[in-house]
Amino acid sequence: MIEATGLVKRYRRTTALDGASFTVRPGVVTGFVGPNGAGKSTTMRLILGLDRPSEGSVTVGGKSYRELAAPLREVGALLEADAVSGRRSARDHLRWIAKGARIPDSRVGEVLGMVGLADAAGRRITALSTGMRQRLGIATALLGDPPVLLFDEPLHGLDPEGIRWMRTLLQDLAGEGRTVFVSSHVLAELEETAEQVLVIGDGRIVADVPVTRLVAHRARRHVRVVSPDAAELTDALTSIGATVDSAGGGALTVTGIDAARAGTVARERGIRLHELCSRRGSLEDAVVSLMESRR
Ligand SMILES: Nc1ncnc2c1ncn2[C@@H]1O[C@H](COP(=O)(O)OP(=O)(O)OP(=O)(O)O)[C@@H](O)[C@H]1O
Repeated sequence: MIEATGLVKRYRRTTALDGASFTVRPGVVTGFVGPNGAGKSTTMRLILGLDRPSEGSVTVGGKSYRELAAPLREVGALLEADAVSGRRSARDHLRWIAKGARIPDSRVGEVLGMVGLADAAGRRITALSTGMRQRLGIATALLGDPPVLLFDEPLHGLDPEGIRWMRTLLQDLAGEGRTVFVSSHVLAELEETAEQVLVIGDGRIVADVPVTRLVAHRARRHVRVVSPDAAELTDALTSIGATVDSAGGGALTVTGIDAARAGTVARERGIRLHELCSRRGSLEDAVVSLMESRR
């Protein structure tokens, strides 16, 4: 469990966090989303004791990071700026960290296996690809088998197979009862992975809800229609009260009517359709709408 109360972080000219209070619960993947500069990385750094809040406090398992007796066994983290480098091999890098944290050497092989790096364990870190380094960062986070895990942009550098692997890993870790807190700008992926979402804007928490609820409340169902007569169709649909936006290439996004009504109107006017389908809104639609409503 992560608990933040009234977190404020001021830099000289910027207020990065402006009274953020939230709880991240165990057993589910919680996504952490918000525009660039909203305060996600700052929040992560405060949780990890890498920076001190100007006001307020944040605890992991009831204690501030600095009070944790064995930090790597309490909380594991992959930060965006974690880019490990060096001449050591992946295995030696992990051994070195394990030794410092009094974690048994046998755990190194385990975590290398968990992240799919067993075969690359002897390679120098500098010779690893971006995605492999990302996996090494995750292995480091898992080293102490901690109940709380923070991942800042964990999809960075991963290929499609890696992204799918990451989704399963995060869900498995949450399924084991851990607290899994993940920031990401890849909202389509987060929608598949996270159960809960914490939305931050201008240093304040603007939503803390189940992903499905945010999407249901904020992202409207719409109709997608593709027609070679898009202009004519737009006029026809607008005249019956629909809202029509161009999605490019003859595709239209229509709200205010359902797909059946759009199809009927097209037939009545003799307008050709190449595609007609009903779509639910996405997490991305929901977050964009939430942010726009605050302007
Ligand atoms: N060390 C620092 N000194 C001064 N300002 C900072 C510092 N770190 C962050 N900021 C500012 O605090 C605000 C929040 O930044 P933060 O990196 O937490 O946002 P973020 O949500 O992680 O953004 P992104 O999605 O771009 O990674 C920004 O305005 C940023 O410029």
